[in-house]
Amino acid sequence: NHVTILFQTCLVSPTNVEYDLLLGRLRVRMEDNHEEAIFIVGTGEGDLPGLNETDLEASVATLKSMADTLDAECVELRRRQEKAGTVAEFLIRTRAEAKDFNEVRVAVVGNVDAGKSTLLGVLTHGELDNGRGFARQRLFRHKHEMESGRTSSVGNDILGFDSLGQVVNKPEHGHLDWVKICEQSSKVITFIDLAGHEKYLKTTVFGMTGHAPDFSMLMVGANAGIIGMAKEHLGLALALSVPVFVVVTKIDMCPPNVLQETLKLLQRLLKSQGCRKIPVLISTVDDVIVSATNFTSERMCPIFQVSNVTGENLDLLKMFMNLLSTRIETKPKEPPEFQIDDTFSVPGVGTVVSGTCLQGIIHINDTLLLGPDTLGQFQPIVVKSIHRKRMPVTEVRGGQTASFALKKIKRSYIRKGMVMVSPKLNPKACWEFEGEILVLHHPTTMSVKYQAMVHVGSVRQTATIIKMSKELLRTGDKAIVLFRFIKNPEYLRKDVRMVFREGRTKAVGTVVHLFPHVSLSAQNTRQQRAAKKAVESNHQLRPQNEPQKPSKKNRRSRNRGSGPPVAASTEESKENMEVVVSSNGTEIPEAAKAEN
Ligand SMILES: Nc1nc2c(ncn2[C@@H]2O[C@H](COP(=O)(O)OP(=O)(O)OP(=O)(O)O)[C@@H](O)[C@H]2O)c(=O)[nH]1
Repeated sequence: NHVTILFQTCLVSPTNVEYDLLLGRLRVRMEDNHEEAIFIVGTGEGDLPGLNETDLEASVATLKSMADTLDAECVELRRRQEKAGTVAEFLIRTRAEAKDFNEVRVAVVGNVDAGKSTLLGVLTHGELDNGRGFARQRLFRHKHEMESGRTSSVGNDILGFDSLGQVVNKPEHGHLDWVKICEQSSKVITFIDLAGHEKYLKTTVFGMTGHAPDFSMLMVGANAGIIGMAKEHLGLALALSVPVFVVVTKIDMCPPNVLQETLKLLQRLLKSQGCRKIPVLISTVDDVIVSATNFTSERMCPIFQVSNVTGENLDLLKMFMNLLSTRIETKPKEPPEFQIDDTFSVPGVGTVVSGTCLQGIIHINDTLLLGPDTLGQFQPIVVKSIHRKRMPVTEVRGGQTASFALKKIKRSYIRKGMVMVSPKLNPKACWEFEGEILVLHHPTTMSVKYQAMVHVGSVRQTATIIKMSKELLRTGDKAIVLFRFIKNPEYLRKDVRMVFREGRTKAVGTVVHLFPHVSLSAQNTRQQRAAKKAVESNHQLRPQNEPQKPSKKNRRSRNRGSGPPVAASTEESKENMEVVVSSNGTEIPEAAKAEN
């Protein structure tokens, strides 16, 4: 669906009316596809594919003129000979000055020492590695990482492409100016570097759910092959339906027979029952174009073989990235939804939240509803300013990440997993939801009352199994499970992928049903304000992500049916009653099981 196919000869000498029609179609195509389109000249409805030299030149001239009218660049990707002449493929992409850049998020996973940090260093800084850790030095952010040589934070690195598809990154004294990159880019790849060490699996899971990656780049050392955490990471990407491409590194130092063996095992794994992928070895520009334009199909798995030291095949990898598009549709007319994955206090600015816009468009000065808080409520909030990759902008669209400065709100009030949504959505938080899950691993059996960490989008909270469609669940079992969060209600969306895990226990699935918690949001009674204040001070006392044991007061109020501790009017108490019924009368477990 990346490709526009029209009449074969429609571009040769269109009349004014035809030209306007074609232009209109191209404009819509570009708008629907994040400001770019791939246009094939010389095929389509007609006779045999291919145009003679004169017709091709005329068609290309028309296409270039249309692109120019749309403030876009028209770059030839490839041409080939067909039965009746030449067929050529073009990338049409809006110029950087004309529109804000588009973003594609790539989660980088793989085992320790596969060369993740090195590849990111080489790609973003444009300088090859020496095989002894030269390139990765640029990426280490924390001192302890420098010391141990291990990546532990969910780091972000960016690679910008201009409208001609050229890399924009130009380090000055080893330093990259993000604002400059974003200003000059039509497309920015954000690498979410998810650590390879087992200790950090929790970070990896959050990165794969909370940072909404479009694609996953699995790094494999040619010598070592698929070892350690690589399988786990591949499984996670499959479970969350994130399309995967593989980059085999260190081909410069690997004997050919070992490389062949690694590729053989890799392809066997990808084709196996558990993965059911179609591996495609990428060795030409044609392979890149075909795989990049069909990559949104989860089945395909392109495999690159590169060297960070000699630079072999890095051009193919860069071209591939240049052609990727975000999987999130902008849905510009839908009411905006934004999921928060981090909070900051910035001196002189105030509270700042970062995250991903899942749909719609958010502008500066928009009023959104922020929540849910511990009582399941949302409060209006004004967006003071918007930054994308450290650059001030006036709007953010579905599929893009951004951070917002917020007015009149304390950082302690906000936690990861909260959302900011349009009041039109009338958001409701849920204590309970149903998930259709598959148990990937459990040492024994799972039953009702079992607790583990639920990851859905940027929500990360321990939940208890309340009900299951089977009595016991073992490795390999599928079931519909009713979950209940133990700390506070969350804002969830249906049909979103989820992970349920604790230690080595892991289940994956989809949110299939929500039980919205009905609160007295319209009211602002004295008790409610007091309760809110109590919650706020509770937040302030504890670090952001630690499980909190509800205060006695809260525990009492929750057990009374998830509502805030207020005497409700008749109408509202009826609604509250419904909540109690839908919760099966279950009580909230008293203590949160600690995160591992
Ligand atoms: N010869 C050669 N060496 C490489 C290549 N890529 C990486 N290396 C070296 O391999 C070592 C490990 O690379 P890293 O980038 O630290 O590996 P990593 O996967 O990022 O490891 P963590 O960040 O710790 O998870 C470093 O010494 C690199 O210099 C390559 O293509 N060829």
